[in-house]
Amino acid sequence: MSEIPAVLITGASTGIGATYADRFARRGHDLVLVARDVVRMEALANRLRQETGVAIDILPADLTKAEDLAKVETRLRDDTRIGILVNNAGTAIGKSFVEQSVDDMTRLIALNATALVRLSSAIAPRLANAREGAIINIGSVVGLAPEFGMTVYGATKAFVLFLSQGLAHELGSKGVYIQAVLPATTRTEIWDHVGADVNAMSNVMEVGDLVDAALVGLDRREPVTIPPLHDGGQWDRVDGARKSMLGNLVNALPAERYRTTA
Ligand SMILES: NC(=O)C1=CN([C@@H]2O[C@H](COP(=O)(O)OP(=O)(O)OC[C@H]3O[C@@H](n4cnc5c(N)ncnc54)[C@H](OP(=O)(O)O)[C@@H]3O)[C@@H](O)[C@H]2O)C=CC1
Ligand SMILES: N[C@@H](C=O)C(=O)O
Repeated sequence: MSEIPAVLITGASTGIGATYADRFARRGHDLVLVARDVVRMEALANRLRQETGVAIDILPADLTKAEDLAKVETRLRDDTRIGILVNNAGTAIGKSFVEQSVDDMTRLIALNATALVRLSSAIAPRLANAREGAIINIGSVVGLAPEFGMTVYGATKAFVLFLSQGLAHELGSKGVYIQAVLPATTRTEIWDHVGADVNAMSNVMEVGDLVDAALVGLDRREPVTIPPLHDGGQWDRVDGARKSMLGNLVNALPAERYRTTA
């Protein structure tokens, strides 16, 4: 791996992914951009090549399609210049659970969850072998909040958090850093896809502020970065409470409250 590793970013044609591309290029990283819209990625790549001089490859892929996913997996396995994977591509679907089509739910899970597992699996052995590198997974605060009413989307984001924490547990000791980033409402096109007007919402974060904050978390090697959460101690307390339960989770006998008295 080169001293400044190349970064492969999924969902790099717009929004959070395109902003990561901008910021990593300005830090001197070569890039591999992955998404479906080649025209947009070309425009971004041309601008960033001119402004920063880094090398940028475009790898068009629909990450819900097995053959496209396989191309990206192969690139992650074989291209030893790539030392950072940003698993950002994702979408959301509108309406309530009973109104959503199961086919839409299945595509959502394929993009927001399955693709992350496959791409992480493609690069992790190589990074662990080299004892360096990083995987950045973009989750969402919705993954902490069933009450927000985006059930399947939120479930995929809870999956992203668990996957990240599990990978950090398994790979941290092998020199691979894993970061879960949990944005809240951020001004991007994702809101068009759920049929909502982001301009009518309050407390919307600008995408540049979100990614710059996430990069502060990256530089600090935080396992979980939640840019919109002002009291970081709240997350520490929630995660601490979870960890304090670990030693009590496995027992031979059911808890007293479940024992029948009949
Ligand atoms: N914006 C927000 O409020 C929040 C966003 N997030 C998360 O941030 C991540 C980025 O979202 P955001 O930038 O807002 O969304 P955008 O809709 O602006 O961008 C999504 C990106 O993913 C790509 N993408 C979508 N579908 C596919 C596909 N099938 N295969 C490959 N690439 C695909 C799109 O490119 P193309 O269409 O060219 O394929 C695009 O580059 C997502 O994981 C999202 O869940 C989390 C919390 C809040
Ligand atoms: N992307 C948003 C939902 O559509 C979110 O995670 O807040």
